[in-house]
Amino acid sequence: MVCQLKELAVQLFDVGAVRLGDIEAKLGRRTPIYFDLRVVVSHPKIMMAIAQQLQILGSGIEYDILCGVPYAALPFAAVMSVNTNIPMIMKRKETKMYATKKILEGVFEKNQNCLVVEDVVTSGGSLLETVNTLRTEGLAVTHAVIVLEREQGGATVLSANGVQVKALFTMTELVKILRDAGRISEKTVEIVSDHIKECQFGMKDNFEQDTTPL
Ligand SMILES: O=C(O)c1cc(=O)[nH]c(=O)n1[C@@H]1O[C@H](COP(=O)(O)O)[C@@H](O)[C@H]1O
Repeated sequence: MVCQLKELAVQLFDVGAVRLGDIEAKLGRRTPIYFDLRVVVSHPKIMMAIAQQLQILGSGIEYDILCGVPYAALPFAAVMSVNTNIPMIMKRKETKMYATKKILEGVFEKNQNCLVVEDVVTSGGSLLETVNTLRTEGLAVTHAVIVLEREQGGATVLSANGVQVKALFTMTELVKILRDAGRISEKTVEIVSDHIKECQFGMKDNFEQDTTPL
């Protein structure tokens, strides 16, 4: 049976996927809450639940192939691929410098629709980098399914670049679920809410953005 979203959020907290404090995030950014989905590889049932929920998010989207953003989302894309029998490709962090010299691993054809899978969107930079690579290699990308949308501007940046983001949770939803489940305090909810308002990102924060007119 598919694990419900609220239950999933609490399970993620209980296995240590939500870190609270003054935490350093990508590019030296500070955050009072950090969602670390890398721990999920150690919890197969939670891995399956996330993959199934992402499949539900993707059910209204037409796609031929899946691609996870390295590294945290690769296992999610792999489980989705196995569950749905839809093939997957993998983007390397860097182009392989010997033998195949590829940036994308796996078999694909030009103009196939690729659904991108990501763990967290903050500024949107990581996801956009992967989308730009996929498009350069000839794939069509219009949608991404993600676990957490931190509501810090990334989804708007991606939308401006032709990618609609569908998330299992927004940060606001996530902290409310955790507060209602007695895992975090109202004070923490307020701190996170203030942080989101104060720490917003836009196009100029994403150096790799695709400026090609759509
Ligand atoms: O650094 C982050 O902003 C971040 C916050 C968080 O709660 N969890 C998290 O995993 N991250 C990392 O930041 C990436 C997303 O940040 P953007 O590239 O700015 O959208 C994710 O792929 C993670 O590597």
